[in-house]
Amino acid sequence: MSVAARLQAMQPTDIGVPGPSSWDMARAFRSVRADPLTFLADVSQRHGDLVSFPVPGPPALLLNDPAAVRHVLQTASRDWGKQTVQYAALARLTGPGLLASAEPSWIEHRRLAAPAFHHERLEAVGVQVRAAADAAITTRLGALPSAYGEVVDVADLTHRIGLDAVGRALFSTDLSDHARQLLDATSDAADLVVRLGRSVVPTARLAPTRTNLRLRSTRRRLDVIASRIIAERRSGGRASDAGASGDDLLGLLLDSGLTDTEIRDELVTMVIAGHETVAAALAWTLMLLAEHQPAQDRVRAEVAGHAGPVSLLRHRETLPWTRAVVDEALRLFPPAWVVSRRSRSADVIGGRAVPAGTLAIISPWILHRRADIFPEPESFRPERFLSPGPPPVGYLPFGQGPRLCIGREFALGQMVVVLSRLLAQHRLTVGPRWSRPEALAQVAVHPAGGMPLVVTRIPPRAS
Ligand code: HEM
Repeated sequence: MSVAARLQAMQPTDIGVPGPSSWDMARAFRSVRADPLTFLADVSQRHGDLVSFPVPGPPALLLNDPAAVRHVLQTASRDWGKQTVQYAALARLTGPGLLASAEPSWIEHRRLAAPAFHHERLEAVGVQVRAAADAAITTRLGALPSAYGEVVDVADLTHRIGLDAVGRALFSTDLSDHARQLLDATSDAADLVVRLGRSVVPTARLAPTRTNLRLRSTRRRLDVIASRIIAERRSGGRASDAGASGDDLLGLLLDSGLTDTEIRDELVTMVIAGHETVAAALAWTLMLLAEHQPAQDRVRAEVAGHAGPVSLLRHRETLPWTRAVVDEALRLFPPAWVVSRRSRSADVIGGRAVPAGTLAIISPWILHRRADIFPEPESFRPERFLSPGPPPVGYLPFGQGPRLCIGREFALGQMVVVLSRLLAQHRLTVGPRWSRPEALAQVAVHPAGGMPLVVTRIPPRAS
């Protein structure tokens, strides 16, 4: 590339879209890194549906308009790929697993994994999810005295449930031996992915920087656990007692002809994508229910009137309020707070012509707070989701289009099942000097420092 071409590439491309100036960005540098959610909310409020960031090279646009978002994620999805810093950073840990893959081969892996998330399979794994919820509830809350409430970090509880449910349902494996290591490694992984994604100075992969060294060691820890899980299944041992395991995700991957490295990539992807998100979403849901006692009582009453075990899939008809609570919690606290795409060719979005290489940043966190779609957007109002029919346009906690979350039904079912098991026997309240934990935007949006809620056991009714 000539010097002139290089200099040209360093200049921001002006396409006449409003946005913060380079000076604004320099001033906001610290807050962008420390609290990107507030920064994104702020620029959206100031600049509207299409916001341009002053970066070198092709434009970087924040899309706040649901029609433009649908265009990128759905209608024109073939022209918008995952070649972005966000997914490149994730791929340093997961390899080109389903979530991070920017390659056309993604579709083959999706087809391979899909049967593990089909309806029949999800009906069958309901029993494992209930077992995961009950095991964690008994271990963490079993010793609570019935009359007095005790402060419990429910985020720790939901992390254990999320991890255990993934292990049992997708790998027919009891992950409890690996739980501490996995929880530590995935939490380190999340931290590192965020560091890489937000790093201003790109470093060579092999440079012995602190982040690179930690990354390699975290990757090795995840590799060791993944290899053990694969080896145990190959040797025929350690399948859980919860039914046939051949058609679970691990069975499908092992029978697929994928290499061990590819299987490892998918396994690590599912552990990270599958438990972090559900755990965070559940922690926020429990917080909202602790703050809104009538909504919590209504869940409890609905669950008490439910006959038989709660289904992962067919709960919308039998537990409509509980499901609406989950939908509304995912609106207010969408764990996947940002997704990104890069255009493969020139296109038009929001009425603006954009060149190849344009970066599209889409934030469910921001979209879900549009007052024209969700009146009083900061209020917790599950009623919004009670009416039948598709969710409102602009609601995309699980993404949209062909790269829609493969674990969507599994995650929603899991959340409803956990609420039904936990709230049947426990009341959650907030402490006397309650203030909400800060929302920390990592790979998922987590409550900073955990979610301390007061948990009180409800004494069984005398019959
Ligand atoms: C509340 C829980 C969850 C949320 C909010 C969530 C959110 C998302 C979102 C927004 C995407 C799309 C990313 C993009 O378009 O760039 C996605 C993709 C994905 N999710 Fe989830 N997810 C959740 C649970 C799960 C679970 C339980 C699993 C698996 C066990 C999972 C596995 C995946 C995978 C593999 C992809 C990539 C799919 C593809 O590109 O084909 N997720 N998720």
